[in-house]
Amino acid sequence: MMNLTQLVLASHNAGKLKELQAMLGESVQLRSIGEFSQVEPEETGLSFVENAILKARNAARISGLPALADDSGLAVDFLGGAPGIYSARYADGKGDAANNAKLLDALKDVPDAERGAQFVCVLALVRHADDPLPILCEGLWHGRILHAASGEHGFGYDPLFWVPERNVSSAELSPADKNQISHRARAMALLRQRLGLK
Ligand SMILES: O=P(O)(O)OP(=O)(O)OP(=O)(O)OC[C@H]1O[C@@H](n2cnc3c(O)ncnc32)[C@H](O)[C@@H]1O
Ligand SMILES: [Mg+2]
Repeated sequence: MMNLTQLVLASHNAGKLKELQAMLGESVQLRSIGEFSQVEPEETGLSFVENAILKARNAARISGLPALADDSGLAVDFLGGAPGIYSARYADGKGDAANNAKLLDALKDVPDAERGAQFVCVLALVRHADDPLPILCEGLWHGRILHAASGEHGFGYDPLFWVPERNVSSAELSPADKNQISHRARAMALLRQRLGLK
């Protein structure tokens, strides 16, 4: 179908690269778009799908290789689904710690029952920059926002995301455990099926 020994990951996020490479195993080597360019495309889409396709096309154009993009984020029920597609930019680009502090502040005094949230991941794979039929796979992970950060693993909002099925924060899960059950793991399981990878 396509030469998957040379797949470029359209992401500048080292946490995603690590997780996606671990999920893919040795069957496919992911090369970082950082090898080709440090310029990040503007994420102008209104949905995870649009942004994932936009990032994948951009990476394919720059690298000349098939490209995989991951657009993901955290949708908090009490905030009407925010920060959603704006998760990375929630605190105006000041980074993970500032994003987490802003989220805790926005949910100050909100009781547990109203702190539901889901991580969302959309993976988009294009064979080339103008591919008319991108492969799209989605994964959701339901949880709740904690009242304080906990755990050292993972990245982004992981220290604030309580995982009901394990009774820990997602930053307290080992990388291997997170990669079994996360939004990204679910999307990747679908992608592997679509690609016929075992
Ligand atoms: O766009 P690229 O270059 O891939 O990197 P990014 O970090 O900007 O990625 P997104 O635009 O998809 O934004 C995703 C946001 O959601 C957060 N996020 C996504 N998956 C996560 C996970 O598994 N654990 C914690 N936070 C996550 C992440 O920290 C970002 O703030
Ligand atoms: Mg981004």
